Amino acid sequence: MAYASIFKADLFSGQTIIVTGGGSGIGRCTAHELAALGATVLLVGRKPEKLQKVAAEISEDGGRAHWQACDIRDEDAVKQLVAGLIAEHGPIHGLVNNAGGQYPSPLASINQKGFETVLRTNLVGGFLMAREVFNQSMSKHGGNIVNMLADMWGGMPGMGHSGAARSGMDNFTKTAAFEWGYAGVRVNAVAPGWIASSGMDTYEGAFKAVIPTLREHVPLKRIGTESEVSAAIVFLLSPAAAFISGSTLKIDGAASLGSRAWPLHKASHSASFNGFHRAYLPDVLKDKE
Ligand SMILES: CCCCCCC/C=C/C(=O)SCCNC(=O)CCNC(=O)[C@H](O)C(C)(C)COP(=O)(O)OP(=O)(O)OC[C@H]1O[C@@H](n2cnc3c(N)ncnc32)[C@H](O)[C@@H]1OP(=O)(O)O
Ligand SMILES: NC(=O)C1=CN([C@@H]2O[C@H](COP(=O)(O)OP(=O)(O)OC[C@H]3O[C@@H](n4cnc5c(N)ncnc54)[C@H](OP(=O)(O)O)[C@@H]3O)[C@@H](O)[C@H]2O)C=CC1
Repeated sequence: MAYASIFKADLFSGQTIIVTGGGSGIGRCTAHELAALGATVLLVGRKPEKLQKVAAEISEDGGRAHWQACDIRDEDAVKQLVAGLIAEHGPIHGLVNNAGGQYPSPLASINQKGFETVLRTNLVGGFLMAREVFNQSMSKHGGNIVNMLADMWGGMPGMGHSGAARSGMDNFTKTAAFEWGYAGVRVNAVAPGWIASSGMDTYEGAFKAVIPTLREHVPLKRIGTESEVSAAIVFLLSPAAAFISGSTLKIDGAASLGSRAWPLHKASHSASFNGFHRAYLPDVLKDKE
């Protein structure tokens, strides 16, 4: 009997998948990938002109895409959005909870409104989208949710508000996977590291200026691409990940493996193996040898 692979060109045929933040960057790229694999994609964001453009691109490529503007921080608007999308397109099979962002700022300079804005964008908004999609559709039909986090586990200067929100979303991912598994709903997350997305351009050159330095602190020696994040999202939504739920997949070229280890990493490239431990172990240990 011929082996039937789960990877097929029409992997998401018959599925309707919401992509928040689908008008730009990683969201746009993910929407293109899902549409190319047969999904009907529903793009959500605040700015209609961005969403309209991406929907048109997908249609030109022969895919199916629709859009609806919504600020995901507005509870009533999110309820109406999800109800309207279901009324028009039927059950929702997937949610890519990708919308988000922040403004880099040291903690001491962030005011309450600014902190809450970033928490509401990256944590509350994701919760509202997931809850509504679950309550209105996935609790009855099953489905898949992928949340967007960011690789800030070790703390990230200038990103205190965003890091707090992403850590919250990490815990939300696990709890939702726990609570909603009975209904056949998988909930996972992706945590990208440094990605050259169009969203990074909003930092007015600040990101581009530090790319050479950042690259040095990524074991793979480069920053990532939008499509490398999209590929991970598509995997988590796909049947290939059918028994994966409550997981966070890092897409960071191993950058999160620990800043404390960097001096050792450098040494392992520059010193001979024999000299390596002598040069870097504390003197007290050397004396015992
Ligand atoms: C260079 C290092 C980068 C490290 C990145 C680490 C990995 C993460 C990467 C990414 O996420 S890539 C890019 C993602 N996209 C964005 O970040 C988009 C750009 N950001 C925004 O649009 C906003 O920051 C937002 C939070 C997503 C939403 O802003 P919104 O339009 O709702 O808020 P505002 O009305 O503009 O502001 C409300 C409130 O927030 C404070 N505030 C906002 N911007 C600033 C700022 N630049 N500096 C200081 N404070 C800011 C402030 O309290 C605002 O209130 P008012 O002062 O306007 O009353
Ligand atoms: N690039 C990177 O290195 C990394 C990115 N991330 C995260 O990945 C996600 C995508 O980022 P990226 O593609 O890089 O950047 P973008 O800025 O291009 O994408 C963010 C999207 O979120 C939408 N959005 C923001 N706030 C709201 C809101 N309140 N309601 C609805 N939509 C909203 C924006 O649409 P609109 O303007 O229409 O509101 C925009 O399309 C973000 O959550 C980002 O923080 C995480 C780690 C690393």
